[in-house]
Amino acid sequence: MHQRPPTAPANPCPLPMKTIARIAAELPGYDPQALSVAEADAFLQQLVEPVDGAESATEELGLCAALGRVLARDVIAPISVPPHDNSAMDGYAFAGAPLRAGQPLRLRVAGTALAGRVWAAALAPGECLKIMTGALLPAGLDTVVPQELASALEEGHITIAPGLLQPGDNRRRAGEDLQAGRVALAQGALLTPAALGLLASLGLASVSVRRRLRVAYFSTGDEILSLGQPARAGAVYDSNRYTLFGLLTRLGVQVIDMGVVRDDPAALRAALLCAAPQADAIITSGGVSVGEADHLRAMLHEIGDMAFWRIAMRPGRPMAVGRIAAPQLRADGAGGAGGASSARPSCADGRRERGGTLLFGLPGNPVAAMVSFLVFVRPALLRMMGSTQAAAPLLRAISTEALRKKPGRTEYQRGCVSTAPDGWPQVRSTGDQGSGLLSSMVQANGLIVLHHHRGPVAAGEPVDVLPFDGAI
Ligand SMILES: Nc1nc2c(c(=O)[nH]1)N[C@H]1C(S)=C(S)[C@@H](COP(=O)(O)OP(=O)(O)OC[C@H]3O[C@@H](n4cnc5c(N)ncnc54)[C@H](O)[C@@H]3O)O[C@H]1N2
Ligand code: MOO
Repeated sequence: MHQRPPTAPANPCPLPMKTIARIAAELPGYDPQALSVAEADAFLQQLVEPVDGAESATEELGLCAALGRVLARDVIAPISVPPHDNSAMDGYAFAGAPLRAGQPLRLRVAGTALAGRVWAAALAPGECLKIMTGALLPAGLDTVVPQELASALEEGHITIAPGLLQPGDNRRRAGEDLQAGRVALAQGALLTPAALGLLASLGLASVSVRRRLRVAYFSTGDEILSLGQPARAGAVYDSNRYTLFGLLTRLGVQVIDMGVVRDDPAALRAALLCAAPQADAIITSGGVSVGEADHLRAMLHEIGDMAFWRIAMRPGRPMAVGRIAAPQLRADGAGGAGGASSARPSCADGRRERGGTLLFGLPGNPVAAMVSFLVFVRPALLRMMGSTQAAAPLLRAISTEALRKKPGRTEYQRGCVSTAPDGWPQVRSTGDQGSGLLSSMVQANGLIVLHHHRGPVAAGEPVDVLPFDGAI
């Protein structure tokens, strides 16, 4: 077993998390109706914690199945990689000290060391060994001359001109990549293709990962049609469930598609109370602005601990966050609003101690829903997954055109990044930025991030871009 248990064992009964009111009270100047992106982010840092404790059962998976998962424990290297000094080149291995004399070096070729074989015989002074890339360097040989730098003018001998090499050149040292007994990969690492390769290089066939996060999602609105339903006047097909499916699947979470819920308080309540016990997080879309049919707010206040935000951003201004406390998750088993319970906490389901299942109520406009997901929900879910991966850095690109922008809100404009003739990144807007235009999201390969205090952008000025990379 080469995985170290967590240094500080996970608390099986985590402390109750902070309520919305408590987080709000601790954030200076918090105003849910006028929140900057940075303030919303700070709030979510307080609200969202890694899914931990008894329910965060880890599982042992074969390497391929572990792609995209989060490592549950530090992996201690059982062997060094590479396991032995070896040659970085096809060439001739020799003891490099005579190179220091600065004279041509004439060496007799004593034999051939092939990769995967061990050359056991000792070499005499003035001898070298023909060697293949990756072949073990016998003791005493510390330098390799690539075969194209060695002159083979006489049968069975090579000559190396002075000044071409230093002693130690083209030697790969044992353990230069990973050292036996040291942490090779820390818990919280996202298992990328490179991480799978690294684990495989240690000879590890399986790895302990955190269980997949479960995320339930549904769309709301009487005008929303599911695929297969006939088109009708005033109605639109549900696209948000499909973008969410894609975004969540790319993130490696287990998705629970709960369909479309009509604008009816009882139906919304039933859907939320059905989703809460089976999911770590619920994502809804629609019904978070001020429309007459926006029952989600009232409903959420009734069964959860919720905040309704107007964020100084575009798109994605309205958003709801909080926790739903389903009856099954309450310590007293009674319905009603969530909150502190005097009953003794149980470890059976950490969600009770965490105060319920997280809820993200995204705006209904299709682009707004995607942007809110990328800016707030994706980082929150990564945090819940226990990922320690830092947020992807923004890319700096030159705007090929002037962009309108009002200071006092963050704008995320859909953009196409390309390589300018001078080789540096440039970006152009996809044009009309209406928050219902999914076609522009398809054309884009990133979001141009126009920060809170920034004013209009002139053509030729640098802007930040959030590349879609593998997220979209
Ligand atoms: N008087 C105001 N009106 C609006 C405001 C405001 O501040 N004051 N905010 C606007 C902004 S910004 C947004 S964003 C939207 C968000 O509204 P809702 O979250 O309540 O979303 P809905 O009204 O339900 O839908 C908005 C729009 O999106 C379409 N939609 C909804 N769900 C889907 C789906 N699953 N698939 C495809 N399209 C969907 C829906 O038909 C509407 O056209 O509010 C503005 N209004
Ligand atoms: O802010 Mo809304 O998000 O314009 O679509």
